[in-house]
Amino acid sequence: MAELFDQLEFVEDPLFETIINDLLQQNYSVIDNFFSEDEILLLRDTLLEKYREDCFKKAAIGNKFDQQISEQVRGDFVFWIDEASTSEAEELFFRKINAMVNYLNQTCFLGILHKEFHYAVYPKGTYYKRHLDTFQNDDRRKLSLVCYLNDLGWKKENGGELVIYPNDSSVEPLVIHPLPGRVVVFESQILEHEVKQVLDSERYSITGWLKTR
Ligand SMILES: O=C(O)CCC(=O)C(=O)O
Ligand SMILES: [Fe+2]
Repeated sequence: MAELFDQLEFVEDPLFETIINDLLQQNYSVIDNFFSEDEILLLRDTLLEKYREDCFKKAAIGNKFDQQISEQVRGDFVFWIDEASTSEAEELFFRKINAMVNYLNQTCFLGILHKEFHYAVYPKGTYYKRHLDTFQNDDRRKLSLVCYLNDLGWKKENGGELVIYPNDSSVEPLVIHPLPGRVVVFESQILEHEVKQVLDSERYSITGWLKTR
């Protein structure tokens, strides 16, 4: 008789398994080359097109009922992506993200039902102070995901590092450079983090949340 897993036609995915193990052990996972150079180029071009068309808005603090813009906390500009009307680049982005979400739901019973993603541009000099992604009186966010779209020549001296603060204060904060193709996934309700000031050139990314209801 076939094993249960054979009957379910479950195919183990090494990359997604690594992400799951990382999340279980340390509440975050950093994946390099989650997207290829070509994919990043396409996504960055799409971001820049929207940015030049003036589609981006100054990022706010709080949810839709509490739109309070605060320069002191964050200086990025965002543009929310509508999955129903995606470009070629966004389609390939969501294909990969959805494959990961389906895998997480199948193997970890995370119950991710919704997601929301936006492009973000951090102009030179901007930052996002230390925060928790669930501060917006909204506990539906389960996992935060950031994908960096900077160009290949991004230098570490440009700043804009994502710093993740482990709950255990005896563990050093984790400093992550926003290198193109790199994806960071972390527990929205557990890990505080910040974006250090961008010192030179603009910093490009897609940030999103996987939500339970
Ligand atoms: O861009 C990043 O590295 C993180 C952004 C972030 O923390 C947020 O948008 O909530
Ligand atoms: Fe955040």
